[in-house]
Amino acid sequence: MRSALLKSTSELLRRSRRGYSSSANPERKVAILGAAGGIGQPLALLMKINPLVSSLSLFDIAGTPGVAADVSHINSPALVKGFMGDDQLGEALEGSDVVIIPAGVPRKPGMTRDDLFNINAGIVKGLCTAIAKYCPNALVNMISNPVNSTVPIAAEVFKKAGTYDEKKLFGVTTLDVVRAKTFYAGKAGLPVSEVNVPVVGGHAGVTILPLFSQATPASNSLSQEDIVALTKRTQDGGTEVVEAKAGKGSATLSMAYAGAVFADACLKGLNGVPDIVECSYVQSTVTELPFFASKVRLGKNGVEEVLGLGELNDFEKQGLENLKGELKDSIEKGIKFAHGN
Ligand SMILES: NC(=O)C1=CN([C@@H]2O[C@H](COP(=O)(O)OP(=O)(O)OC[C@H]3O[C@@H](n4cnc5c(N)ncnc54)[C@H](O)[C@@H]3O)[C@@H](O)[C@H]2O)C=CC1
Ligand SMILES: O=C([O-])CC(=O)C(=O)O
Repeated sequence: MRSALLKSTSELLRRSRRGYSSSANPERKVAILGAAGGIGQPLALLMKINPLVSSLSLFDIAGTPGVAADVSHINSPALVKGFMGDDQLGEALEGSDVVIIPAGVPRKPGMTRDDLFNINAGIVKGLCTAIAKYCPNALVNMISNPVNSTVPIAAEVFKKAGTYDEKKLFGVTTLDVVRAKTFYAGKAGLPVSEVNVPVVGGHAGVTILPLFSQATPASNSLSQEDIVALTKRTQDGGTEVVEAKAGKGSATLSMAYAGAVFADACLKGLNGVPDIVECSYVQSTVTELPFFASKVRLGKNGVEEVLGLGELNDFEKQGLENLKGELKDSIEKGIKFAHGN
């Protein structure tokens, strides 16, 4: 009796999870480019167990057959296929609804994300050229760093191909939100599952601006000193992991989690689930900068609405002014690269 009750309760809970309950969810293909890497592998696992995914396409320049065979044995509906090398990229992409890009090199201690530009800019440009050809209507979730520049590169590639739709291009900044939530919940003594913190700006150092004045639930136990420390830790979260890994790369597991959260939100938006809001780095008029991360409402066509910044306190207003110069330079660097190469 007890076990029957537990079984039906967990089934009810499972079915009531927002956005997963309908049996009428459409078929959705998700492609991961860079799927055999440190982020790609755990992200492939998480997308395989996402009930909204019916087809999972794993692409890399090496190692995908093994990852695809491994992930394909998991007990969930998504059909998994592995693709390797440039001549299989088209097939990997065709029919994709969401393309997630964690392809490229990660940082080592002492490097900035911008130090990855020279290698990753070319990788992203090549992959986006193929996306424009094979799945121009897909939502693109850009993880490859430096995100502040790789998203403008992608936009320019799509513009040149005549396929650019600003509603469909996203820089994945979810890991900044994930970190801000964890650090805030820990310091304020709140359950992290109930916490939310918007993070705006970009995805590198001072361009990452957590808005703790808008954190929910509000906490009155934190001093200004605490907020300054939480802000700095969120901005340096990537470096904290790079240093702890001591030469073996950057965040992979927490990034895979964050990437899966964001892709899930994109899929729910595509499927018409209302009020799906996540922070993301998108084409924007929220500030004078052409790309900016802020809360975004996701819908059937991708971005439904880029939400404003809300009210900032003086510390956050100063943070916003401080980030604009670096973010502007990173955007311009990406655009210049796309035009010149
Ligand atoms: N947006 C964010 O918050 C974060 C971004 N990142 C970035 O994600 C990227 C990947 O990081 P990791 O997975 O740790 O690196 P990794 O080196 O472990 O994996 C990268 C994978 O990309 C593949 N790759 C290289 N060129 C490719 C191409 N042309 N097409 C397809 N695949 C290709 C490699 O073969 C490798 O399997 C880095 O640029 C890193 O900085 C990392 C953490 C957080
Ligand atoms: O710090 C890095 O190089 C990787 C990254 O973007 C992050 O962990 O936020």
